[in-house]
Amino acid sequence: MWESQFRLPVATVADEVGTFRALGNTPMNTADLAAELKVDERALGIHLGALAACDLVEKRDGKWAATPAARTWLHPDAVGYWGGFLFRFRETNPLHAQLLETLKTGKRPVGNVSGGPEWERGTMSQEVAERIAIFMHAHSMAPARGAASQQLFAELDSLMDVGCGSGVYGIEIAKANPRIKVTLLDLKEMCAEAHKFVEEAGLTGRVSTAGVNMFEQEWPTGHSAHFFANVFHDWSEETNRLLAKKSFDALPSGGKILLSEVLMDDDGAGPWQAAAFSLMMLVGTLGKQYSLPEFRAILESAGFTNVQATRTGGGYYSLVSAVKP
Ligand SMILES: C[S@@+](CC[C@H](N)C(=O)[O-])C[C@H]1O[C@@H](n2cnc3c(N)ncnc32)[C@H](O)[C@@H]1O
Repeated sequence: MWESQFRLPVATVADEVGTFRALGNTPMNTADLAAELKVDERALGIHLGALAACDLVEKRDGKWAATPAARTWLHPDAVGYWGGFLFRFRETNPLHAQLLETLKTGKRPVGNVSGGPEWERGTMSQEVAERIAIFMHAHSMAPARGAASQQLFAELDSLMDVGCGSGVYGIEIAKANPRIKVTLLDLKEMCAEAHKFVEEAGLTGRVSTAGVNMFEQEWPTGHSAHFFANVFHDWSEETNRLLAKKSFDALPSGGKILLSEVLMDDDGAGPWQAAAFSLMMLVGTLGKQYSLPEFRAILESAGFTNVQATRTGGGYYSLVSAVKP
């Protein structure tokens, strides 16, 4: 429901920058299309993934092409061109300007009222932490329950939930697996919020918090697995390689890294639930939704092996797992 907000503006932006004309004339890879349209390649890849999910473009052999519907109704030279109608929504839908800016600059909009998430500064006020915790708790309850029911958690004795937010994942995993001990790691202000949720769940005996800046401080050790939900999607590939390395160094041999994320298809051409989420990440964070091959490259660069993904239920999430040899 919330992702539907992106459906029209991703198309009006493509109409404005000329995506349908270019891809109606010649199939092209992302880099060539970015050069032709004079837009940012990474952002264009994210926009194209959403357009593909809307059946306006398709990807074959690494090249994007306009679908028959887009060639008939969205190519500016077509008799049935709809640009005259769509034009109006460039002005009436505020996400049009934001998505256009992401495409041109590759960065989130400067005038974006929310700016970047406060956590990028490594500190936040208690009020902001409370707001983010409530926001994330609502968002993550269903996928947390989906993840918690996965068999692999029954075999773990300890887990660290890194970038835990309200702690919803760690708490649901602890509830579903009575043997497991969980450490919730986040910035200290967020840990104070997570602690309230732990108390409410009656789990203070098995779930503890660790106020740690995951980029700047040493990580607690002694856990058999590290779990990250909706954390890698906040950051660039480069930053994620650093995070994966930090995790690798703090895990014992045989330890697991687990990522709960909504995955893009391997070719980046949808599905809608991941592609629209990726537009939200593009507008609001430094990240995007990744595919399994992209996660494999990130995790293997840190030394992890046996990278796999399983759909978990509770929404559109998958659990990506890998092992430290
Ligand atoms: C998108 S939220 C995910 C929360 C939770 N895992 C979930 O899925 O509901 C990202 C979390 O990463 C945390 N975070 C960001 N930067 C951090 C840092 N430098 N150290 C520790 N945690 C950080 C944020 O405070 C926030 O709680």
